[in-house]
Amino acid sequence: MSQSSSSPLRPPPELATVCARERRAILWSYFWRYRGLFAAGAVFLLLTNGLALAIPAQLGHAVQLMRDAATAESSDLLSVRSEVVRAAMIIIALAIGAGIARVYSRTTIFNAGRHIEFDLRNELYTHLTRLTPRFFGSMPTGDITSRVTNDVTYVRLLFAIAFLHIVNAVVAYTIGIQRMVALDLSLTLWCLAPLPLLLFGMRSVIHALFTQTKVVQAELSNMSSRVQENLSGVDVIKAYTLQDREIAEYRALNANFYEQNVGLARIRAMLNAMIVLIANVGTLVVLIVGARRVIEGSMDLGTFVEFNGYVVALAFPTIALGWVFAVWHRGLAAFERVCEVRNYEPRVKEPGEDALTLPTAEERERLGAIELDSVSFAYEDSPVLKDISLTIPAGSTVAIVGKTGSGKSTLVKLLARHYDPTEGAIRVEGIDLRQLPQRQLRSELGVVPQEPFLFSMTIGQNIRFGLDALQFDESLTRRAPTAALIEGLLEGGERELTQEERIAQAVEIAALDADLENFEQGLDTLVGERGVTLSGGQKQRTTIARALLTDPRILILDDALASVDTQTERRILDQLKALMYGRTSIHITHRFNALSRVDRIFVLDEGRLVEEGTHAELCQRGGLYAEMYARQKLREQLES
Ligand SMILES: Nc1ncnc2c1ncn2[C@@H]1O[C@H](COP(=O)(O)OP(=O)(O)OP(=O)(O)O)[C@@H](O)[C@H]1O
Repeated sequence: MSQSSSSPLRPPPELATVCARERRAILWSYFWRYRGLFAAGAVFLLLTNGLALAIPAQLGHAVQLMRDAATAESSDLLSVRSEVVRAAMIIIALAIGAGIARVYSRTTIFNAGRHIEFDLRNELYTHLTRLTPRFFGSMPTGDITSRVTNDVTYVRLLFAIAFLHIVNAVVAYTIGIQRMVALDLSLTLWCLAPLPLLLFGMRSVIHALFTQTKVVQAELSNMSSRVQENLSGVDVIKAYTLQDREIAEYRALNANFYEQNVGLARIRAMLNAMIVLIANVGTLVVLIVGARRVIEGSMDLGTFVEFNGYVVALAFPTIALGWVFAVWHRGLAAFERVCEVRNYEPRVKEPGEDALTLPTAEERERLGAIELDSVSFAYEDSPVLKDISLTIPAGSTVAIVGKTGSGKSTLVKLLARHYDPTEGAIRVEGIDLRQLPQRQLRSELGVVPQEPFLFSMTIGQNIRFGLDALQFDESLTRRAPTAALIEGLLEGGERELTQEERIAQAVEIAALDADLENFEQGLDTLVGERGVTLSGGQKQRTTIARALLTDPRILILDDALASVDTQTERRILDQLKALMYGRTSIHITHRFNALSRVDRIFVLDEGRLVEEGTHAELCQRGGLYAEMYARQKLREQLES
């Protein structure tokens, strides 16, 4: 838990390779998807500015009328008054029209942004579900969460705010400058003269803004990761009374985040000041140059007011551009981070045209034949499994044993195709796993992992999980079984079981029935986050029941009975033997007591298959297995 402000988990190398051109193409593809909404928004913006920028002309006209009336020796005051009132009415009508068009322009464009956010979030989440442990092992969960939540929101703002204000500025400037030029070309040039200088000066500030925005977003991810990790491991922190250190480290992270944010605020303030300067420099020029011309008599007061009206009207779009710069750069930095996840290609690929299908139970009497053909595997550089060849006949029960770290769980991960072998091939029913659609393979596998994972739902919902998948996913070829798993286990013989009976049956086989009787709510008992309210053994047995419910053709128990007492273990294994008749079971275990019941035992040592045979054969051979078995027996004798 103690870590520097940057996480020790480094993204895998392929994460950082989404080039700017590719990112622009992806951005464009989202924009293009909602081009209709953006186009409608642009039309409304045109209408807004067309109406709003017609106001200065009316104002100028009214002022000139009043000025003429005031200076003329005799004038028809009534007609001047009605002309001015008419101009005022037109101004009100224009302002109302511009207001309505402005509301529609915003709702249309923001709607497009929301659509993009919705799509991006869904696509990202779907993509995340395709990724393998290699990805999740290399990126902190808090960082992933931050990308899917905060960063996607920033991308929405990039589309909505940037499009709105950039298009608005372009339209406003086009109409405004055209009218200003028509009124007075030289005054327009005076107003625009300082702009190139200021824009040039802004370049370095904009670059600093982009860099600093990325730093702040990375720091935010760091903090999210730390909070997420520390809350998950709060018991460990308390057990070692390290709360104060963790609080101090979090404060340091927070202080750094604060500093970086202050830095960002400084850059933004500088940029905003420059933008406001640009926006107001025009007014200043009009006041100095224009006022002199009015006094000299070379410009009407009405023209002066109208010209000034355009300059003032252009101030807001200019100031808004300052905001756009911030949103734009924050959005681009966020999109870069989103793309790193979105474009991460899982190493385990779906088969293409050459995809095959597993034979059905009707086609084969016994199911679950597995063959490892010279399989080697490395997570990074150092090999974990080395040239393993073994055959597990369909319908057999085997065990994989070996010292800790010898590669047993890794073998399971390869069987479930979380990773592909670096060399060699794994075949199920004679089919290379790389040719099987992952969904099909996984729907046929029941894996009970070493560390049981329960969702914060009821026990019943946790158990039903596998069944839900079979019923929910139409693309899975195998349907949820309805026949009894063990003959005669429940009353009703050959009849089809209801879902409740199937769950009750799985609960009984997993020896969870007695525990449920003690829970007031039975299957409806909530288990808290990750199942905190259950004991280790209860959690393990819940995950066993979950795996059994899908009637898998291959059941893998990865040290899944480690927290269960030997008596219960024996009961579960006996029932499993009956249940898995005709199908394959693989037990990974550190306990040798129950191994006399399995058909074959494979012994791993430092990633190599060093022995295989039955319990009796291996004991007789006097190798590693016999040595481990003898040591365990001795330990048990000493403890009893
Ligand atoms: N995700 C991973 N990334 C890198 N190395 C890993 C990863 N998972 C496991 N390893 C390494 O692979 C080796 C084999 O681990 P594995 O979990 O397969 O052993 P095991 O035999 O199941 O051990 P145990 O009996 O203690 O569960 C270990 O050295 C471990 O550190």
